Amino acid sequence: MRAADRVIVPLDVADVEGAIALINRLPQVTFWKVGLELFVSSGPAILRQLKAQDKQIFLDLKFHDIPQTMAGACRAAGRYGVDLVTVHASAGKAALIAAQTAAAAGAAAAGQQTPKLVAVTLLTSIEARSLAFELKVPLELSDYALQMALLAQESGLAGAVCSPQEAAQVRRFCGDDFCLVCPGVRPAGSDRGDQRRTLTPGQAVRAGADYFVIGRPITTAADPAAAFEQICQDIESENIPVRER
Ligand SMILES: O=c1ccn([C@@H]2O[C@H](COP(=O)(O)O)[C@@H](O)[C@H]2O)c(=O)[nH]1
Repeated sequence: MRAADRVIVPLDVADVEGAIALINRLPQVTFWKVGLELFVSSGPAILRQLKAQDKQIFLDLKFHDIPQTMAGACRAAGRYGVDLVTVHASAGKAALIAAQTAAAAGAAAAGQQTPKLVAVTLLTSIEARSLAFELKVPLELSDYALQMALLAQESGLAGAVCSPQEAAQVRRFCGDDFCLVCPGVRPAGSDRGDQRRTLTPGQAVRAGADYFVIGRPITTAADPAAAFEQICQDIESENIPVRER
């Protein structure tokens, strides 16, 4: 897979017009992420636009609910023909299994390919102190993220969303067939914003990430196309092939 096909750029904008402007500005991006802000403001219209342009779509709505509700949401997501869908691993095994089954059923009913469900292990904006003292989780952060990834795998999901800082450990335990999607990737010297557990693109490749979700370092750059190209070169220069999943 080319590096350019592994960099997922979020459409973190307020409306469809803003999204289309960004897509047109970066024609070299093949994989776009539609998240909460855009989907809640504008609904699924942008998914049709992206499909019409043959783009890959990551629908990142991070479902977290009881099994019946997760199933309903994932059945509906499956009908859109998107490529990746997020759920929270902490919804638990029954909810993850229901989500996976329903996504496949929704996709099949609509004649679409089944999306890969990937489970968020622990948001990349959370640091060890918050996990311990706010969320009261009595595990080391890396162990908690690993346990959530293993839960996703046991539940039959295709992969996990994790910080690149935990990617190597998750890869070691979950194996090569498990898809790792890593936000919290920051080129050297770029502002980390609200991200807390970050690595550079080169470090993330070496840690075993399959996909890199990189937003603001590209979208707010003076020259977004050049920023995207530089990130692709950083990934490519590691010379670590990734298999198609
Ligand atoms: O743990 C997570 C899960 C999802 N995200 C999403 O990724 C992008 C990151 O954007 P940046 O501008 O590169 O920080 C954003 O859309 C998040 O919703 C995440 O950051 N961490």
